[in-house]
Amino acid sequence: MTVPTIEIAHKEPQETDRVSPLTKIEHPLIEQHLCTVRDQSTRSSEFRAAIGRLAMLVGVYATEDLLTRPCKVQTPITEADCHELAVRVGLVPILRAGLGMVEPLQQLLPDAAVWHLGLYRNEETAEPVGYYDKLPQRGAPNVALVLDPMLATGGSVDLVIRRLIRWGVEEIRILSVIAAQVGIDRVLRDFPQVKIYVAVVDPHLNDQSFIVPGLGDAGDRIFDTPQGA
Ligand SMILES: O=P(O)(O)OC[C@H]1O[C@H](OP(=O)(O)OP(=O)(O)O)[C@H](O)[C@@H]1O
Ligand SMILES: O=c1cc[nH]c(=O)[nH]1
Ligand SMILES: [Mg+2]
Repeated sequence: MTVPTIEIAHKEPQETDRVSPLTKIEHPLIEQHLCTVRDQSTRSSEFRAAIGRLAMLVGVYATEDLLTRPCKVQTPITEADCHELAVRVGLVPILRAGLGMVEPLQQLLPDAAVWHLGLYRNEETAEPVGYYDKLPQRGAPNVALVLDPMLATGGSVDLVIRRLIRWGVEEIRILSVIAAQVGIDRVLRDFPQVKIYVAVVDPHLNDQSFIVPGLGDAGDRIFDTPQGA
């Protein structure tokens, strides 16, 4: 009997990829972990772990078409034809909540440098305020994976994209857990070349610019600080 083979193909970059800059990942594990992070009774340690699992699932899809090149690897038996990454990937967590996505992405990309950018939203205006930026003059990665579980108005990500373009990053990918449609529209209107990968798109924002239904304040729930800390 011949056993059927299901091939999970490595996806080469396609011109048509540009047509759809938003990837919303459909996966039963994503659905399961979203229940955990949305639930207000989930305690901080479980919340953090679930954000990590969601980040890893989003990360797998956000890296599926990274450029590779052929290489030879000597196994204990013989030489094997392999492929290695042909691009330098940098992780760019937006402080604080983005820190909750770093470790799972490092599991996938152990050689990626981590470049921190610190922003918080002004509580009255919801405008982002920068407070940490130590990017050097040179040495921008080819591909930056911007990590932030929440994309609400899109203001924070907008600011980060501008900074990364100024730094010289060639390709920018945004990885989020929950994104509001209005924020996605804003980012893709301002930067149509950017790709966004999310676990779920929520319909709207409330009058404090929080995502509805969302999960509350991701940073506070990851770090177990009082809401609004
Ligand atoms: O799309 P936006 O409207 O800009 O909102 C999203 C931003 O808001 C949150 O950060 P917050 O200001 O709560 O800071 P924190 O991560 O330190 O909690 C979130 O982690 C994003 O960075
Ligand atoms: O809903 C939201 C919006 C911004 N930041 C969060 O952490 N949650
Ligand atoms: Mg916060």
